[in-house]
Parts: sequence; C-alpha cells; structure tokens
Amino acid sequence: MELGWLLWGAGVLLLLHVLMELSPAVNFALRIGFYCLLCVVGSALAAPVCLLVNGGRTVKNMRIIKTVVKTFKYFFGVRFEVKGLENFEIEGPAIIVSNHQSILDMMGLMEVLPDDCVQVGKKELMYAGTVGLIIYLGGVIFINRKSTTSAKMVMAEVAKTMAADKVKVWVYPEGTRNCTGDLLPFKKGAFHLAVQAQVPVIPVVYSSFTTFYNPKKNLFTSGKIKVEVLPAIETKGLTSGDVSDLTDRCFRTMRETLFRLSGCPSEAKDSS
Ligand SMILES: CCCCC/C=C\C/C=C\CCCCCCCC(=O)SCCNC(=O)CCNC(=O)[C@H](O)C(C)(C)COP(=O)(O)OP(=O)(O)OC[C@H]1O[C@@H](n2cnc3c(N)ncnc32)[C@H](O)[C@@H]1OP(=O)(O)O
Ligand SMILES: CCCCCCCC/C=C\CCCCCCCC(=O)OC[C@@H](O)COP(=O)(O)O
Repeated sequence: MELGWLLWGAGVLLLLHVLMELSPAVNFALRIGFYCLLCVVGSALAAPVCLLVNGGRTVKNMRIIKTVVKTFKYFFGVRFEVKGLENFEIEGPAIIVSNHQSILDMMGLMEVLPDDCVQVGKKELMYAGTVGLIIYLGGVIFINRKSTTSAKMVMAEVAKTMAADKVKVWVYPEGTRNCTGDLLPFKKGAFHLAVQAQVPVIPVVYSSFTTFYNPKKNLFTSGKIKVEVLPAIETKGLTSGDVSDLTDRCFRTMRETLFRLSGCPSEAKDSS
C-alpha cells in the first residue's frame, strides 16, 4: 500500500517535470502558482504570529512579514544586489517611490524595506484571502483607484498623520504593474503627499525583470535583480505648484537608473 502511494507520488512528479520541460506555459503557470501558494500559506502562518506579538494592525507587523517573504527568493533562484541602503537612514517620515513590474516585487520590496514603513495599495488587495489579511495587519494604506476624490482624501489624511506616526510611506507611482523594461508615466499622488507633509522623497529602482521574467513569453527562470536606493530629494519649502517639476525630476532620475541597472539603454529607450 505504502509503495503504491510512493509510486503514485513519483509518477505525478515525473509527469509535472516532463510537462514543465515540454511546455513553457505549464512551467510558467506552475512557478507563478507556487509563488501565490507561498504568499497564501506564508500569510496564513504569519497572521496569527502578528496578532500574538503585536496585537492587531500595526506597521510593526512588517518586520514579521519581511522575515517570511525574504525566504521566498531561495525557492525561485532570485538574487538581489542592493546598493545605497544608507540613503534610507533618514530620521522620521519620508515618501519612498519605486518601479512596479510584477507581483514578484513583493520579494524586492521586503529585501530592502526600512523599519516603520507602510505601502499604499489598491483596496482590492484587501479581499485576497489570507494575503489580504496580512496586508491589512501590516498597516497598508488602501486607496480606491476608481475614485480620485476618495484616493486624494486618503492621501491627504496620510500627509497629516505621517509626522505624528513617524512612518515612511512606500508608493508605486506608476499606479499599476508594468513589465516592459521601461517606466509608465508617474501619477502625482506620492509627490503631492511629500510636498503636503514636507518630507523627502527617496527613489528606489529595481532593474528590469525582462531577461528572466516575462508573462507574455511564459518566461520565469532564476535571475539577478539589481536594486539601488537613490539619495533623498528634499521638498522643504516646495508648494503644490512645484509638484509637477518634482514628479518629472524623480521620473527622469529613476528612468536613467533603470536603464543603467538593466544594462540595455538603447532597447528600453527605443520602446518608449
Ligand atoms: C507573509 C507572507 C506575505 C505574502 C504577501 C507578500 C507581501 C505583502 C505584504 C505587504 C506589502 C503590500 C504591498 C502592496 C503593494 C500594492 C501596490 C499597488 O497596489 S499599486 C496600485 C495602487 N497605488 C497607486 O495607485 C499609487 C499611485 N497613484 C497615485 O498616486 C494617484 O495619483 C492617486 C492618488 C491614486 C489618484 O489617482 P487617479 O488616477 O485617480 O488620479 P490622477 O493621478 O490622474 O490625479 C488627478 C489629479 O489630482 C491630482 N492629485 C493626485 N493626488 C493628489 C493629492 N494627494 N492631493 C492633491 N492633488 C492630487 C493630480 O495631480 C491630478 O491633477 P493634475 O492633472 O492637475 O496634476
Ligand atoms: C476568498 C478570496 C481568495 C482569494 C485568494 C487570492 C490569492 C492571491 C494569491 C496570491 C497573490 C500574491 C500577491 C501578493 C501581493 C501583490 C501586490 C501587487 O503586486 O498588487 C498589484 C497591484 O500593485 C497593482 O495591480 P494592477 O497591476 O493594477 O492589477
């Protein structure tokens, strides 16, 4: 009987292996499925720990979430090369802006996430089962992307409370995932927030995933991600009239850094 089960198990594993070798689509689906499974199971395990240790929704839970998520890279052969972490060493609040390529970004986020830092996320994530629960417990600020008025109100509230709560806020200014090797135009919410709270903006850039991850080509292999935390950009004395310039300045700096880190300036610039 036990031998029968072993043979079944070995047969299923062999079949999966053959399917993965034969079909890139199956390979891709299995690897992404496994990533999602890790997120769901990791969240289910981390949520009770967060509740027991910190008692409820608080940014302190991010340390627990970070510890769990930082192990994920070993399952996928993803390596990180990080530079400029000292640029996070700013006392008190700041706005961190970074490029957003995929749900895999959660690994990159947790690789460098400073203490006392919450992210801005779309409200739909709250309903993603255990992942939604852990994101809620981590203190993520939820915005309704379908209502500009409501999103602006939430951001304005954050601007008021950031200083009191001494938190940094991580925003993906592209507002959606984009895995083209270039940046989408930046939305201005993060920069309004920085100016309203008079706190610095710290850009963080991740190199393009396109050499090892591309959903359109069913590509998901191991790979290296270069990360650079850039020097803070001060906003003291800036007003709402300066937000467009601030946004453009960040966009240009981050785009140049993205091309440099990805080592493919001409290809990326051509597609823009
Ligand atoms: C243990 C196992 C764990 C397993 C799981 C692993 C990890 C998870 C754990 C934690 C991590 C969670 C991380 C979650 C990440 C989620 C990522 C996302 O969801 S990205 C999508 C959501 N984010 C964003 O959209 C942010 C960027 N968007 C903006 O900033 C937008 O500007 C906006 C505020 C949302 C509004 O957008 P909208 O499209 O509606 O409008 P516009 O941007 O076009 O703006 C219109 C107009 O208004 C002006 N404006 C914008 N904001 C403000 C403001 N705050 N104050 C004043 N005015 C504002 C803007 O300038 C425009 O005017 P104008 O055109 O004249 O300039
Ligand atoms: C009862 C409901 C059960 C639902 C179960 C859902 C399970 C979800 C499983 C795994 C998801 C892992 C996701 C980790 C968090 C990823 C955050 C993220 O990258 O969000 C995307 C968002 O930035 C932008 O969204 P769009 O690009 O605009 O789209």
